[in-house]
Amino acid sequence: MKVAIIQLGYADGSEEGVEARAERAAALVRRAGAGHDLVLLPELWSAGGFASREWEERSQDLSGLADGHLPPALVPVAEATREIGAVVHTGSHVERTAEPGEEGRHLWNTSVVLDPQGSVCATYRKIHRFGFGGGEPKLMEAGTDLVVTELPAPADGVQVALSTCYDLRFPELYRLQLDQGAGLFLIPSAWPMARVEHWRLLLRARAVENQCFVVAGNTAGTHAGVEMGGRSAVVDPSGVVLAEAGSGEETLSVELDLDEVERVRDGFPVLSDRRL
Ligand SMILES: NC(=O)CCC(=O)C(=O)O
Repeated sequence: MKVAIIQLGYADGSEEGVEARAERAAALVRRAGAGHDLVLLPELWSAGGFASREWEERSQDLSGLADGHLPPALVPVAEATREIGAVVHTGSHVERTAEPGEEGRHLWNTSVVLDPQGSVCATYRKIHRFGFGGGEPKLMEAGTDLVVTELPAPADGVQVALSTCYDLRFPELYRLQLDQGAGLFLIPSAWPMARVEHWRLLLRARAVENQCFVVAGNTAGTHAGVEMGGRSAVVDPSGVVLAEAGSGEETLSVELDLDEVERVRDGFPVLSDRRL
């Protein structure tokens, strides 16, 4: 499976609205995603990773997805997806719902994956909210559902598990995904430079402990005064970093040998020694 990660950058003070940013993301999907089976965009690029004051205004109504009604952040990306014929994880967006969730809020951090026809084939609401009482926990609901699924061709052949950024710090989530058959963790993020070494360490840890591929796309730039860390990466099931980005806007292209998951698990069967 050939995978592209688009480490999209955006800056504070830019006048770029949701639609203009979506056009720019779509152009990158066309340019960097062509010839790939799976393309990954980062967390919350349409709303701004740490720009929580703008989340409400930049939120997207995803209620029509199943009927093919895409919100403004997704329309240009879906067109690009159809043109390149890949599966595109569009990253995550601030989803706005008419009905509040359990905590009375109407916003969620929701990932949307498109099939090569530009239709939605998977969604995931971020389970662990980042902000320690501010930011996400203050403004958003927490997702509750694990998502492990085989994506459509040409990104098929492995069970793919969805998670988002801060989720990476919670190994029990990945164990549950492993137990549902995951062989590849797909992780859009907006992870700051200040903790980028945690990011690099945890990506490899999640790969090694679960003997899974990790495909993780971060953002670049500075959002609401927070410098983003970049360092998007692809890690194989032995923990070898197959590709890693720098800190600026950049794209990665990596060919994955999916049989490596079984080879590593058969050759070093540590998972069968778990004691539950
Ligand atoms: N967007 C996020 O979830 C940020 C997570 C983060 O900064 C951290 O875990 O550190």
